[in-house]
Amino acid sequence: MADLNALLGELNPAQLRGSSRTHHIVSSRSSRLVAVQHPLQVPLQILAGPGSGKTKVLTMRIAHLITNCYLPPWSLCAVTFTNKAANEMRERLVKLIGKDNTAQIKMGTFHALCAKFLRKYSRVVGIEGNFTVCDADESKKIIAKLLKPYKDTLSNKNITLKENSIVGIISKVKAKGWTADDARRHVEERNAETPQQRKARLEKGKNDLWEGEIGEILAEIYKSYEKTLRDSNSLDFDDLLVFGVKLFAQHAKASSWCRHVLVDEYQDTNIMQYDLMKHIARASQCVTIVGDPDQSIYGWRSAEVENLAKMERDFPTTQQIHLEQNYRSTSSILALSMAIVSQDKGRIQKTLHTAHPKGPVPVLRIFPIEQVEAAFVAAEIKRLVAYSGGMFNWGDFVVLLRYNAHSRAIENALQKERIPNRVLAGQKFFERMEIKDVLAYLQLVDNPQFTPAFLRVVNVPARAVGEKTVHQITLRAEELKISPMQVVERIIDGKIPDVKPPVKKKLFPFVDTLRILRKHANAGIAPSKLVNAVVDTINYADHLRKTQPDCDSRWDNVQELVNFASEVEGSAPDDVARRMHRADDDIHKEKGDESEEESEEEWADEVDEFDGDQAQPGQARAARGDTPLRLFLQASMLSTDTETPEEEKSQAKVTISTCHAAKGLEWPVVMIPAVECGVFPSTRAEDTAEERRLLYVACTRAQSLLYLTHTESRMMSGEYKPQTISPYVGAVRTDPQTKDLFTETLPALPLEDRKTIATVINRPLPEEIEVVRLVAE
Ligand SMILES: Nc1ncnc2c1ncn2[C@@H]1O[C@H](COP(=O)(O)OP(=O)(O)OP(=O)(O)O)[C@@H](O)[C@H]1O
Repeated sequence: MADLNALLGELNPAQLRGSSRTHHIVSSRSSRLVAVQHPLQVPLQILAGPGSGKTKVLTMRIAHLITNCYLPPWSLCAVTFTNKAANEMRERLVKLIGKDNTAQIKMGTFHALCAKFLRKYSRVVGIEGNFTVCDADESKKIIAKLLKPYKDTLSNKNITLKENSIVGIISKVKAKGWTADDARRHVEERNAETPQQRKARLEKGKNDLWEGEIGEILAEIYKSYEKTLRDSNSLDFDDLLVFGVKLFAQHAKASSWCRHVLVDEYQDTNIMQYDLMKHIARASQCVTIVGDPDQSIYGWRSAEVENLAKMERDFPTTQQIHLEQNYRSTSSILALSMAIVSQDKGRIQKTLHTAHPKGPVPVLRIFPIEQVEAAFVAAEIKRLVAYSGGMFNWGDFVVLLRYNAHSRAIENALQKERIPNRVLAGQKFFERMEIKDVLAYLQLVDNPQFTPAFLRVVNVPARAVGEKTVHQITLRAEELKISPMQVVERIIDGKIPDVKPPVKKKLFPFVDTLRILRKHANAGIAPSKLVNAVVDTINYADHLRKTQPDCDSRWDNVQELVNFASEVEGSAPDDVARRMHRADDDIHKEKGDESEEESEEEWADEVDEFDGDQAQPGQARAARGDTPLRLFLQASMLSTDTETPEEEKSQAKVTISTCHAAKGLEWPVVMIPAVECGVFPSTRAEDTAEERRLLYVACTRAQSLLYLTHTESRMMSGEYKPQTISPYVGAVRTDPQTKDLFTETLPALPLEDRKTIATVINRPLPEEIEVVRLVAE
């Protein structure tokens, strides 16, 4: 175990400022050190700007709580915004407190933590432990089906209501904690308003989708959607939080193990996530949060920046510590970023400073149209690689966009210049067709009630099971109040005799495959082997070859899924890993069914060690939450990553990303095109302050060079439309005090600037001769 005190001593001292709230902290020591060692029983808000090393402070605090305050690692709950952040934190903690201690900490996203506890305490909230997590794509399909009967009514009234929007609308109210009944009541109340009341409300700008006929349709769809999910024994992403809150609020035992809750990226937590934090911390009242209100950019996902104030109300002894040292950027980048965000007079005032030198001044340039702007981006990237003497490589550049759609011109320009590039916020790995096909088989193995998976793969690969047959199976399922999967199993077993032999024949390979897989899964074999078993049994490679022109890359993705499964196996809790190894041994010894059953019995008695020593005998069987397959499916469904690990490794490419997806990341050079009205802020944005923060987040990703560009006109709906500069940037440019924070002159990168860049990005300074050679080339 590393010497924590020595590591804490290494932290750079920074200026400490008391909170503007009631509780002031005054100390002459480093604010980071104070934050790490803050008394554990006093709730703490660490408010820190970009690049201030928030993750490091949170990680050190966890290590401090375990090493110096002697809290058992299993009594800590650490919540991160993405799985990537959780993995990063895990890696750092392994170095500080060792692998065993780290593995015991309950760490992950709010969704993953809820899923884990809901598996264990499913019955407390009235669900089955083998529930399937229904992803956004499946939710959309369910809603599309439920929307069909209303299509005519809507089109007669000239109303466009797409399944995508409904998924978003329902998700938004779920995040607020509304049930389907709450939604219906709300619509009834709205519809009972007098015309005067309604007029008064609308005058206050309180337009509401949940009213009138649309409101009624939405409420009906919401209700049926919930029913469909429950019938399929599945929870969507919002349900994980809704049921999680229900569990922790009603069942004190579920959180009695917890002695401290730590939350990263607190500024983006929504109401449900706040409630979760509050309930999990119920026994101890010990909470540490880290966040930056200036980086709150997920209002459209119902994040609540007000949660800071809420915490101070619910945990009245809360104290605040501000970390104001930025370790990432040059001071000229920081000065410009601060000039942008400080235009918001309503924000919590905080300053940020850096020990880094000034460095090259950020560039602001205007171009006639987006193609010229994109060509500039590509040419400038090439020029910088040369003028830096090769200190920059392609992987050091990012182009940050407000809209995905703007990537086309940039991609074209980079391709023309033969600059390798990758799109960061592209299709998520787990949303790819081939991945979803394989996962659907495994979901069905784990939860035969999960109808979306059945519908996806009953005819994949093609088995001549047509839509008509599927429709009949679904009707029969509704009649018998069982799932379609159970219907086809009964057909094969001859328990539904009125089915024609050809239909039975077509369905046989499907049921047979599922049964073989189920047998393996029940024995607990490793998920990586199960994935291989799926693709072998259904001959998926052949199916891809026959149906997909890009079958090779799709097959590579399937292989990547096997790798992912192996990684999940590697991090499985001991009890699950033991079960997996036993299953593998059983396969090797070719034992019969009897011994498989025996191992399942044993495992059931071991599984309930999750919360230390508090499990009661006899609870084990009911609590058999985690299986290797379930852990794997859960990790897949709750993955927040957009890339395959393989893509992540190939760093030597210019990155094109949305500003949202760049959160938490950094690059030596950042270029932000289209800083124009209608883009920053977006025409669709409800909250313009949030749009300003988004631009601030984008600028603060830069370590050494920053470019903002805009155009005179841009193609929109097939026509060039005149553009004006974003007000956030325009305000900086026109203010005499801040106008010099930009320059039009491109950085010539003289030796002094190259030295600064080398320090900031921590690279060796290239020889002068190399610069001359590359520039000449
Ligand atoms: N004490 C330190 N000394 C030197 N460099 C540091 C220190 N702490 C963090 N850094 C570096 O500063 C950069 C920013 O750190 P990090 O990404 O953890 O900040 P953050 O607060 O999470 O930022 P953001 O909120 O913008 O995502 C990283 O390159 C990190 O390695």
